[in-house]
Amino acid sequence: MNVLTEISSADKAQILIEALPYIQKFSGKIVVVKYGGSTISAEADRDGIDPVILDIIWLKQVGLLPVVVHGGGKAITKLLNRLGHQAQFVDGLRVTDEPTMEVVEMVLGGQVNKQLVAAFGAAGCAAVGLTGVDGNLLQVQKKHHASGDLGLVGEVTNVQTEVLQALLASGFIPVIAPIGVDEAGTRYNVNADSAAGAIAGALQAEKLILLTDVPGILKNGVVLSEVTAAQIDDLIADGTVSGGMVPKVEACLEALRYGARHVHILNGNERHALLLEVFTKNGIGTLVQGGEPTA
Ligand SMILES: Nc1ncnc2c1ncn2[C@@H]1O[C@H](COP(=O)(O)OP(=O)(O)O)[C@@H](O)[C@H]1O
Ligand SMILES: CC(=O)N[C@@H](CCC(=O)OP(=O)(O)O)C(=O)O
Repeated sequence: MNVLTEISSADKAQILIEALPYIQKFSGKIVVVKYGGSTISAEADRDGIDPVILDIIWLKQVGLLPVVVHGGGKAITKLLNRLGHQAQFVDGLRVTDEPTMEVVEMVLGGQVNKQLVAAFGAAGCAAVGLTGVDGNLLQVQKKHHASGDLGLVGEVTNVQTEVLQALLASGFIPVIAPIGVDEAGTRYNVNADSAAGAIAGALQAEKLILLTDVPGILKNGVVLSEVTAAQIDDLIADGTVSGGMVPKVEACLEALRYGARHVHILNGNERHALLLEVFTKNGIGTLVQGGEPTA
């Protein structure tokens, strides 16, 4: 199947005209895309092809090296509820006891990961699904949190990128479920934004793009097109940034600290958001900067 037939002619022409300089600029560069549970298309496992997946394939076809890290928080909560369990979150992180971890591993490593890999395959693009346990990719330790015990929630201590380099060198798109492993072999639930940030840093990615269900970091209903680390501290302190946005902005800063070059938060539900970010002059969404904003 030709991916470009899925994009309307008008959109395609517009995208191509603007994209040409950026295609050259980013050729061979790694772009880590975090695809969240609130934006993963409900259509993906039915007939229609998920438009975000088409955009990711577009990136690959013009020479970039996409790496996908996915969430699936909503799907985890749905299955937990069906099993009669309540989901509990502290500062955007799921409190993960052992039965919850079983569900997390089934949903992220199984259902969601395979749904996405199958969708890439259906669009004619070879993707390989893995969790952070495979190839010792995401090494973690138990996360200690000021507000209490979160159970089997892991924080990434090291990323072993060999398996990703091998997949990229062989032309595959890696699709990663955020499950980590500690030295003793215990598996942990890792927030998908944190996993994506750590992976983007370790790969020295050209871009980390966090897709979510809002058009960027909002303040009084307006998207901030650019924020710095210092501004983020203030936004968290005054409650502007809360809930799931907290691990997201922390992941952005971590990615920048460890070597990712550019970090963006944008709305995955917006049509061709990824292409608009990568291939237009001003991009879209919020650009997160490690230092002070540029003029
Ligand atoms: N300042 C903010 N700007 C935008 N979204 C925010 C902000 N503070 C909190 N949020 C919340 O963060 C959510 C995104 O985080 P989350 O639900 O974890 O997304 P995802 O599932 O895509 O990772 C938004 O839908 C919004 O409710
Ligand atoms: C520790 C923790 O909170 N892990 C997340 C992992 C999935 C995730 O992050 O999914 P989204 O990106 O769709 O929110 C969870 O259990 O929901």
